[in-house]
Amino acid sequence: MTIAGCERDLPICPIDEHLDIAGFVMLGDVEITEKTAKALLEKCPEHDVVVTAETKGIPLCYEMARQGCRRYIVARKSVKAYMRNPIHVEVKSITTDHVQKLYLAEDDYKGLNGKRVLIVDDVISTGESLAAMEDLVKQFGGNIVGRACVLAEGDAADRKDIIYLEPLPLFTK
Ligand SMILES: O=P(O)(O)OC[C@H]1O[C@H](OP(=O)(O)OP(=O)(O)O)[C@H](O)[C@@H]1O
Ligand SMILES: Nc1ncnc2[nH]cnc12
Repeated sequence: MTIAGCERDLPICPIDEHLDIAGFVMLGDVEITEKTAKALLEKCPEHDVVVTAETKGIPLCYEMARQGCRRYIVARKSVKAYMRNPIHVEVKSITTDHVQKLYLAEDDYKGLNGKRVLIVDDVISTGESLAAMEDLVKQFGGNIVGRACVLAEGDAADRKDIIYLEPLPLFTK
């Protein structure tokens, strides 16, 4: 599958036969990150800051901020010593079998109040990670103006409030 004018094929592979879902990883691919960030920005509303969750959303989020609003925030999955006054929400993503936590530190969230926030991720599947990020952003007064990803699968691909480039193909056995 090619996407957003990238020369190379996106590697799509089965990640869970029972759930019938496919996986792709853009982490480590500069061309896909640059081109998908550009194509996605063209579909997104005006915003002040882009927010994502660690890990695989980070390059996309950074690249969208680099090409656009210049500001991005990453919700972390663990607390580091330098993170002051961290706040967390819980999330269970489709790719993991345990509950994860997403943290924002004071240096991140104090700038969110009143800002137009675009939430981005590489893939949205169940929407649990997205909902957790929304929760964090809203707690600190951010105004969510868009929800964007490169690939959406399942219910996420049917949601009218999610902006995406392609539906993620289901893995067929
Ligand atoms: O809509 P959902 O069911 O929540 O799935 C989407 C999330 O799952 C993946 O991350 P993952 O939790 O695998 O973590 P990683 O990026 O750290 O690998 C993906 O990057 C999204 O963040
Ligand atoms: N199908 C998928 N759902 C959620 N996150 C993913 N990351 C890679 N593939 C994914």
